[in-house]
Amino acid sequence: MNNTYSPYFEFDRTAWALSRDLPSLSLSEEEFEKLKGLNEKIAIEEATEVYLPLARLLHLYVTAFQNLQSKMNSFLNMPAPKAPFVIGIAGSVAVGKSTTARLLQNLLSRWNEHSKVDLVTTDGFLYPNKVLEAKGIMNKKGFPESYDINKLMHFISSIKSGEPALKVPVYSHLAYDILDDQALMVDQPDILILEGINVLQVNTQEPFFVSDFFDFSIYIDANEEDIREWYIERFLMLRDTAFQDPRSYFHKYASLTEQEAIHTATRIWRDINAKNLNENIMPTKERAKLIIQKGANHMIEQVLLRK
Ligand SMILES: Nc1ncnc2c1ncn2[C@@H]1O[C@H](COP(=O)(O)OP(=O)(O)OP(=O)(O)O)[C@@H](O)[C@H]1O
Ligand SMILES: CC(C)(CO)[C@@H](O)C(=O)NCCC(=O)O
Repeated sequence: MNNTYSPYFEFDRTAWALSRDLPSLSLSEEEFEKLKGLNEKIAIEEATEVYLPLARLLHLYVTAFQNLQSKMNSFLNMPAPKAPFVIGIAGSVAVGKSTTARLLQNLLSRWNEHSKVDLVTTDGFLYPNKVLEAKGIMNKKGFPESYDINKLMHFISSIKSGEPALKVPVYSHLAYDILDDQALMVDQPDILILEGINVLQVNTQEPFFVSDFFDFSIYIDANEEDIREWYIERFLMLRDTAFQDPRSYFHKYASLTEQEAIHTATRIWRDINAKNLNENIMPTKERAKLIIQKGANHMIEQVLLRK
């Protein structure tokens, strides 16, 4: 089953679904209906066969971490700041990071040992549009240079040091910009999920990277043609919903015909998001502890876990 030289254990969908001897967590029809609120397209088989086993596996890691942390604190005779277990989720634009992150947040919060699960996206660490404009990189949103990486490093290292009440800037997809008057409060969660295209990126000029602060990391992978389709589908859906709002940065796209909208989305995909995927995101895949391989329709076909 496994390639001799691969650093990963490989599970196909069936083998992954059958993983046993893990603390149980089940999903009733009613709970599943609630989960659907996070994404109405998620299939129940997907939730029970893939995400539940993943949540159980993460539960093992988190409880082992908590155990070790309390033993280490007494061994080192150190006061114990409450540092969360940090999970990074990486992958292309439109591959399904937000959906996976919200599902895991919901599932992981059901255990008493780690009921406080916070979710932060690196979108909040993009430079505001006025800075991107001044730097002449408005068409590079999502590329490494479009993020305030120092701010992100400061946040992740502060949370790992157990600092309470940290404020995270908020990005609005509607305004297509950072919202000056809003912040998300992150206050000593048991688990922090940090989701974003750039979370596994490294900068060889710097001694530390964001992922130095991760206890677990996930890369969501799919064929580029499939992701492009999902991006175009989402663009068409937004044309009929969010873009209709006159406050939307992309309101100008609301009146496009279907053909024009497909053309525009394909162009943005090709010129920005596909480039970023190939140059900056895909090369980080093998840094992840776990790789989720999706097929068409978002069905997860394979899971790879580092040995
Ligand atoms: N598990 C899933 N089942 C069905 N559809 C999904 C699933 N996950 C994501 N999608 C769909 O794929 C599209 C992209 O998903 P999502 O917004 O979660 O991606 P993302 O990786 O967070 O993107 P971005 O980086 O652009 O914010 C959406 O249209 C979403 O409804
Ligand atoms: C905010 C990011 C960079 C990442 O989520 C992305 O959603 C984005 O806006 N990319 C820029 C090109 C586009 O509008 O798709």
